[in-house]
Parts: sequence; structure tokens; C-alpha cells
Amino acid sequence: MATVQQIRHAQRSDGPAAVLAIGTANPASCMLQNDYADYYFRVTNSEHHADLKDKLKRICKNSGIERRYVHLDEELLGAHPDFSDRALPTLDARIDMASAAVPELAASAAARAIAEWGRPAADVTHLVFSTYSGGKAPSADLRLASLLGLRPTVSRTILSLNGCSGGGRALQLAKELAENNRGARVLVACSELTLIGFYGPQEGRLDTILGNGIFGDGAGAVIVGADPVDCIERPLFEMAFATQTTIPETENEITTRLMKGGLDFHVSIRVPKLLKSNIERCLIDTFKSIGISAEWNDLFWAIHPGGRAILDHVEQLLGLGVEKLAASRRVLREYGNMSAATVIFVLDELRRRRARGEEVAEWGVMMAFGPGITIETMVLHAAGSLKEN
Ligand SMILES: CC(C)(COP(=O)(O)OP(=O)(O)OC[C@H]1O[C@@H](n2cnc3c(N)ncnc32)[C@H](O)[C@@H]1OP(=O)(O)O)[C@@H](O)C(=O)NCCC(=O)NCCSC(=O)CC(=O)O
Repeated sequence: MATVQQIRHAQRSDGPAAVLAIGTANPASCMLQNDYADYYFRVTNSEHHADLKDKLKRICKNSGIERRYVHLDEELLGAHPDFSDRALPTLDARIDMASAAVPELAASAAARAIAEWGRPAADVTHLVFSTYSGGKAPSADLRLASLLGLRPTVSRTILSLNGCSGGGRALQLAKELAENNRGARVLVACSELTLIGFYGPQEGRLDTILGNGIFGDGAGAVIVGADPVDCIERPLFEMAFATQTTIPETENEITTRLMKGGLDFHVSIRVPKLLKSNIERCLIDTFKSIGISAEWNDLFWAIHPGGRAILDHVEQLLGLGVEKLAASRRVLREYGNMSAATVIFVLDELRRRRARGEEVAEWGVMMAFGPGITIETMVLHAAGSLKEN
């Protein structure tokens, strides 16, 4: 008869969890940031709010964003003009739309990750799904499992309303699952659609202006597993260590709430400075826990590009060379802030840079920020066998 200790030991993987494949997807409709303020005030019939339009123009101009992709384009909004007025009861219609579109976008990203992984979708044992764009059960994770043909025994977890830290949290959970269930292959999917909280402008609601100026739609998917199968699976990033930190007394700084008119969203103007005051302590504590003293410029960085000011603050605080946040800045420029999905795009960008022969450090850090204020940190090791896809 086996002992509990033996059973437990047999369940553990030998090696660390690793990112084995990455896929991303965006809706087809592209919005150019230079044109966005004119577009937004026109489609929401809000030209009379000239001061707010000027503010959005200022935000767009300095956002570090060139384009974003959206599911709720002009044609779809034309069929739902009530979405522009946050006072109208549109939550049901938004949830119906998101319930179909969120898992479909996730499926596009996941299909790419699975194709790169090289094994059948039926070999996925666990699914961790993060989205802020849902509001019903069964959730987008079940629909995604069905779209991909995952096995009925796949073990599903949905993270709802984790906001921009959801990608970091999902990847940390995937690491724990892979390392504690020998042979597990975890599909992480983050799919975010702004349609759940798209409104026209309103005096006194500057969050709406900021949100419309920086957020975009996208999905990212990652396959995570330990002990890669020879000749089939090739690790991209080994997941060495992960932590979660909450900045004390900041629970009102980033908030979301489902209301009758959609998702109400608040990001205080203090967020970049609060992150600046807390990130280095968090990094020092993380590296101390694993007994490594790191020089920040010797690492690669996958920082959630929540906004241009956040990247500027992190770069300045840590004294990072200008190339260190290039992957985060490129993702911000090409897609905007896609909440939880964004760090997956940054990892994808980093591995592409490395595959192109650009220098990427051996060790690195992924950080994502969200309501709490929560900071998700993961120490990564860039595995040797990178391939171009
Ligand atoms: C938006 C910016 C690109 C604008 O850059 P600028 O160089 O122009 O700087 P700025 O700070 O002077 O801002 C320009 C105008 O925007 C206004 N503004 C800035 N931040 C604001 C906020 N949070 N709420 C309302 N208004 C805001 C300023 O008051 C100013 O108005 P005026 O021009 O009238 O003086 C930058 O401020 C930025 O990157 N901010 C960080 C955004 C952020 O917090 N992202 C995290 C999202 S939450 C997230 O990622 C996690 C999650 O959702 O879970």
C-alpha cells in the first residue's frame, strides 16, 4: 500500500513549470489613436462636450498608443445606440454580446498557442480563464473548452473581474497546477472586450475619458507545463518564482463594478505614482525570497503597459536602459491596454525579439497590476530552445 507521502511525491513534477507556447488574437476593427477622439465623440453624438473632447485628444496624443482593436465597432454600435448612455439598462445586452465574443476571441488565440505547442487540444488537462467582460455562469471558460474540443475532464477555473492583474494571476495559478500535477498541461486564456463598459462621455466622469483613451480588445493564450516531452515541446520561459503583493489602503484606486448600464470603471490619477512608490520594494522582496541579488538592467522585463506614464515611472525608478521596456512599449503602441491579456502579448513580443537574434537577458521579471492595487510578479528564465513561428 502506498503512503500518502509517496502518492503526494508521485504527483509532483520534476522540473519547473514553463511557458511552452503563446498565441494572441484581436478583433478585426482597428482604431487609429490620432483619429479616435473625433470618432468617439461623433459615434456617441457628444460633440457638445468640447472640453471633454479636448481632454481625450490630449490623452490620446501622449498615450504612446498608435492603434487599438475593438469588437464594438461603428456598425455594431449603430445596432445598439443605447450603449452610449450609461443611464440606460444595457447590461443584459452587453453580457449576451460578450458571452459569445469573449470565448470566440480566446479560441482564436488558443488555437494559435495549441498549434505552436504541437500536441492535440485533448491533451490540455487544466484551463485557467481570466476576463473582466463577463457576468454569467456557466462562463466563457466552458464555451472555450467546447470550441476547442477540450476533454470533458478538463479542470476549469474562471477569474472574473481580476482586471489587468488577471494575466499574472492566471499564469501563477498555471505554474502551481503544472508543478503539482505531474503531466498537467494548462491552457491559460485571457480575453478582454471593452464593449462591457463602453459609454459616451459625461461631465464629472473623467474615468470614462481615460478608459476610452487607452483600453483595447485582445486575447492571449499560453500553454504551461513542466517536464517537456522531448522533440515535441520546447520551453520558452521557465517560471522560477511568483508572488502577489497588495499595496495597503489602495482598494479604491482601481475599481470595477457591474451596474445596470454596464461595467463601471474607475482608475485614479494616483495609480502611476502609487506603483512607482511600491514596485522596487516588491521586486527586492521577491528576489530576496529566492536568494538572488539582481541588477535591474541585467534582466529582461515584461511589465504590463497599463499606461505610458506607468512605464515611464518604472523605467525611471529602476534606472532601466531605454531598450529594457521596448517590448511593453511596442505592445502598448500597437494594441493599447488590453487588461489581463496584455502581459501575454508582451511575453510573445519578447520571445519574437529573442528568436530574431536580439539580445534578451537570461533572467527576467513579469509584472502585472490590477484592482487591489494588486501587483503580480513572476521571475522568469528564458529557456535556450527558442524557435521562430
Ligand atoms: C493617460 C496618460 C497617457 C496621459 O499622459 P500625459 O503625459 O498627457 O499626462 P497627464 O497625466 O498630464 O494626463 C493628461 C490628462 O489626462 C488626465 N488624466 C490622467 N490620468 C487620469 C485618470 N486616471 N483619471 C482621469 N483623468 C486622468 C489628466 O488629468 C490630464 O488632464 P488635463 O490635460 O485636463 O490636465 C498618462 O497619464 C498615463 O499613462 N496614465 C496612467 C494610466 C493608468 O492609470 N493606467 C492603468 C489602467 S488600470 C490597469 O491597467 C489595471 C486594471 O484595469 O485592472
